[in-house]
Amino acid sequence: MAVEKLILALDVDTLAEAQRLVSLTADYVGMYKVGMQLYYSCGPELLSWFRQNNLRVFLDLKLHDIPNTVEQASRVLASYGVEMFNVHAAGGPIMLKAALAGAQAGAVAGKRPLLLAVTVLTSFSQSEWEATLGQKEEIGQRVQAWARLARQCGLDGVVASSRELPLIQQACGPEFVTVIPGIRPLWAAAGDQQRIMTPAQALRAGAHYLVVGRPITGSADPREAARRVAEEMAEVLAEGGKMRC
Ligand SMILES: O=c1ccn([C@@H]2O[C@H](COP(=O)(O)O)[C@@H](O)[C@H]2O)c(=O)[nH]1
Repeated sequence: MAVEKLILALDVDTLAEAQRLVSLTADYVGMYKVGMQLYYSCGPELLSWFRQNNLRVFLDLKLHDIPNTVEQASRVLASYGVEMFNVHAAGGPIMLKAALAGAQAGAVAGKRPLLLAVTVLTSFSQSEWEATLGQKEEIGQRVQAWARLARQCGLDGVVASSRELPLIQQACGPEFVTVIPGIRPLWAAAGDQQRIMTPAQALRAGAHYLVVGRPITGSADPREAARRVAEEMAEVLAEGGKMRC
């Protein structure tokens, strides 16, 4: 049974490989994430395949540029009929509001995609954040400030690590959408991800959506890996009596 909150990151080079992963995992996955690797390899035409097959798409291109450029790009991305896309919170309030205006202008049949702000990438640890970028504040404080800013600018939610969920909820309330990468089941390697949690931990912390990539796509048996992640999530969701499939 597909778990609506599970987003599979299709970080592959070809539409054929993406299609193979979709066919293996569709019984368990609620949405598919198209990121830079697949989008830059295949171009926007690939999105029509997802549309034709009624597959929900999170378009993860993390726009970050001057406001006018982001507004026009957001209009184009929204016109593809994806369920959600994102911009970097670091672009600041004028850019965030421009992205929202673009998303509204590109809305299909009056429905615009959810617009998310990327906060601090989950590949940063606190020590790397300080040492390599010269940052002085706690990552959690920065994520909370960017989440608050995103909400004030009218965005729908943020991309952040599960560790910041309490701070985001405190600042923005429980309805503000949280899309959480850096998810690692106990049986999967962390790789370059630093701020991680298991699927069960992240759901218990209140995440709306979990993004999982390599633990499934890099597995020798992606279908079984997706099944295991979905099962772990379904158990937690059933505990809360809020499983939506
Ligand atoms: O802070 C962020 C923002 C985006 N991502 C994206 O999520 C997936 C995670 O894939 P894994 O293979 O499960 O690590 C990937 O596409 C990233 O671009 C993120 O990891 N962290």
